[in-house]
Amino acid sequence: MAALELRELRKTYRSRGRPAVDAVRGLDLSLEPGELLGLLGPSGCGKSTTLRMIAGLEAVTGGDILVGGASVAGRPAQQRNIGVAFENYALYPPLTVAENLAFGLKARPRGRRGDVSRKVAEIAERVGLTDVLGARPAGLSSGQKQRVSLARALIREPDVLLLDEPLSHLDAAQRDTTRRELKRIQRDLGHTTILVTHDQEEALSLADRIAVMKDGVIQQLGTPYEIYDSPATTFVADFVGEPSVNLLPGVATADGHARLSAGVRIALPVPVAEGRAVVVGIRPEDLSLTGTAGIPARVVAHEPLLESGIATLALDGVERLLVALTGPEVRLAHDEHVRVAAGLTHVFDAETGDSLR
Ligand SMILES: Nc1ncnc2c1ncn2[C@@H]1O[C@H](COP(=O)(O)OP(=O)(O)OP(=O)(O)O)[C@@H](O)[C@H]1O
Repeated sequence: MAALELRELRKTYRSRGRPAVDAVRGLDLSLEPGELLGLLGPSGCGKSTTLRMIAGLEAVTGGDILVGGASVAGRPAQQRNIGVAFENYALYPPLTVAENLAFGLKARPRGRRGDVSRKVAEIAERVGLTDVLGARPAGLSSGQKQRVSLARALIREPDVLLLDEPLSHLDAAQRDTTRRELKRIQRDLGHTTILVTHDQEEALSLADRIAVMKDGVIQQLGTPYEIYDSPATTFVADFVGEPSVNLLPGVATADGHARLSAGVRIALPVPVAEGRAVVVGIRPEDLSLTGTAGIPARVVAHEPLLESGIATLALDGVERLLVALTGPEVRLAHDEHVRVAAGLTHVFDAETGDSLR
């Protein structure tokens, strides 16, 4: 049985004098026990609203939420046994770390709290907070505050754990360590988890599966590899990947190519009807600068970086510039003429943005 299921979940915000906002428009999702699902999308796509509905902090407009097969959509938050670690930590400043953790248990009925101090000590040990149990939030680093927020959600032994942008306030170094710790803790404890994030790297590195959201609907649901290697839409292709995918409009030809301009053609990965308007997607790492074969291009800019370089190229008669990754040893001069070849390519319908695979 699914640990968490969303069925046709919907939310419309209505406020007087303003047009209604359809924030979530019919979400279907099913999480296996212990799975970590990343809910990924740009600001305003409905991620937080979805999380708040699951937690019981926002009423649903339609559809249902099932935890372990039982509907919880009509139950108040404190009767759902769902742990939430918020982006802004939501810690109580006057309370110590230990008291903040114990507070997480207060949401449970008195008889089910168990031995509070033992549980606080156990969870503090688990997430590495033992040394700061007597400290107050103001004296903690961002990484420690984040762990208190996580521990407070975990101490209730929730059926489902919700993580709201857990790494967004951490600096780069803390983010890496916290990300690894988060993965270890989630694996060890085996909580069914939804991680809400706008950060593709966070989702790709932590999640078993990712749901990419846009305008209140899921555009694609799949493993990080599926999302990255076979994007279902131009939006998903563009949102996931750094530097971004090259998306080049063209027209399919009779011999299996897309014509980007009078002189530039790119082979398509699947047959497409002649004359159909398409968008060819090529990730920067799937382009290589070749010696003599390939499409002629002119170097507009080249940034040599430590691990790889980024070349911006102009193709003859093609409006959009092309971005390609180069080897770390490559040096290119402005206006230099090179040839570029595409390895893996994707093709989408120009009108709908849907993949034609
Ligand atoms: N209380 C509210 N009243 C009216 N509209 C709202 C309310 N909360 C959110 N919205 C709108 O609903 C849509 C989805 O918002 P939501 O916060 O869920 O998106 P999000 O993907 O979490 O974005 P962010 O990452 O910026 O929080 C947005 O258009 C937002 O303006």
